[in-house]
This record gives sequence, structure tokens and C-alpha cells, in this order.
Amino acid sequence: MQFTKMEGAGNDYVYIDARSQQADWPELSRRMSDRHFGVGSDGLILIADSDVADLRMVMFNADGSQGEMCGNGIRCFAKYAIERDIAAPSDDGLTVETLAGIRTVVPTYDGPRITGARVAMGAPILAPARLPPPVLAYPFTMDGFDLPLSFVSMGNPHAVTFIEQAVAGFPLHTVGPKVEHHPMFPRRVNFEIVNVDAPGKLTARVWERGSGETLACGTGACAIAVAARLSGHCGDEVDITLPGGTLRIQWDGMGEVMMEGPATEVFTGEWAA
Ligand SMILES: N[C@@H](CCC[C@H](N)C(=O)O)C(=O)O
Repeated sequence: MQFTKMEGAGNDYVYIDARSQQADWPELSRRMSDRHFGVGSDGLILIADSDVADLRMVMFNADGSQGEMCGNGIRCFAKYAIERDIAAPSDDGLTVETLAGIRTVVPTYDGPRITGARVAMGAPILAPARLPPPVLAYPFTMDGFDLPLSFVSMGNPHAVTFIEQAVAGFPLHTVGPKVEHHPMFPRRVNFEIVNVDAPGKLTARVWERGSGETLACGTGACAIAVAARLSGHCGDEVDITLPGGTLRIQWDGMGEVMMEGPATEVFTGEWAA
């Protein structure tokens, strides 16, 4: 089986053209994602046909669970599909069906190569049925840390907390899994810890549902931007620096969230196992 490893701001996935092949994809995601016995990735992303958009993106986390949407993945997905002539974007961009809805990706070029993309990420959902109100700064403590949580769904669930302590030194590997699996979140949750460095400049780390700590999360950055704007930490535009790179997010407080970031192909290979 041919595969391509790609990364967007260090959030790396294995990409497979699944238009004419079948496999146990959750199991394959678990095996390929393994950084010692597999390819090494945060999960698996499939290129599939769609009846309602140019293509359909199917994504699995490293534990084999399915995610509704992947912000860093969808930029690489568009690069993969366009550079291999699987689909051609219209002037408005490439439309991609996801479990979170149809997203539009406008690639950015350096000569003939796609180096990144701007993505219309949909409107945030601020009152998900199974999350408790209030949406912003819900009192929450874990392992002695005060972590007031803001709940934002970008089609997938996020809990964002703004903290004073530097995110670099925060024990995300012990606290992250406890938040992800907290009974408050029946579908588990992606967890973002954030420092406000200056208005419009944030630093964050992410514990992803199903994959653990990743170097960046596109939907997570969008959720952070929404929570930050609603909390008065930024205006319509914000740069969010994660361990793997910086994503620029725009949100006017009402409509779709726009995300801009890089997309890079790392290598291709053949899965023999
Ligand atoms: N890394 C992704 C999000 C992947 C899915 C997430 N772990 C979930 O289960 O919701 C991104 O860039 O958005």
C-alpha cells in the first residue's frame, strides 16, 4: 500500500488514496502511527470520493478513533490531491467533505509547489448540547491546577484554558489525559493550554483526543482564537504559536473562522507490514 507522510506545523499524518482500496483503517492508523514499529504519525488521513464536494477527507487519530475534522490535515490533504491531479480547485478553492461539514481550501503557492493553504473552517459551535454552560471560563480544577475551561466545537470538541504559568513548563502529559477522559466529556475532548503573550499573540500547547500531545492542532487553534476573542484577549486576527509552528486565525465574532498555515510533504513509501 502506497502512503505519503505529510505535516502541517509539525502535526503529521500518513495520507493514503483510498478511492479504490479498502482496509481496516482504524487498525492501520494504530499500526502506522506507532513511532517505533510503524511510520510514525499523529494519525491517518484518507482521500476518498464525495457526492457533495470535490473530495472527502476521512481522518483517524493515532488510537484508531475517528475525528470529525482536522485543520492541519486538510491543508496537506489539498496539497496531496491537487499536486497529484486528483482534483483541481476552482477559483474559490477546493471543497472537501468532512464529518464536520464541507470546508473550502485555498492553496498558497511558491512557484508550482503548494506550500500552505487558507481554509474556511466553518462557524464555531458555542453551545454544544452535551457540554455544560457557561461556555467561557467554566470553573475546573485538575491535579491542583485552576484551569477555567472555555468550550468551543469546531465540528470536533475543544476545551481551552488560559493560564498564567508558562505553557512550556506545564505538565500536559499527566493533566492532558485526565481532562481528555473526564466524565464531563462523553465523547472525550481536545485540550488546549494557552498563554496570552500580547494582544493578538498567543502561545499554546495541545493535548489531542486520541493522539496525545501533538506539535500543533488546526481546529484547536481555531477554538483558541474563538475563546480568546470572546474573552477579550485578541481582536479579529491572532497568531497562535504552537511547538510546531504558527497558525494565523481570523474570526470576526460571527461568521466562519479562517485558518492559514503551512503544508509540507515529508516522504512517500510502501507499507509492507
Ligand atoms: N490535529 C487536528 C485534529 C485531529 C482530530 C482531533 N484529535 C479529534 O479527535 O477531534 C487538527 O489539526 O485540527
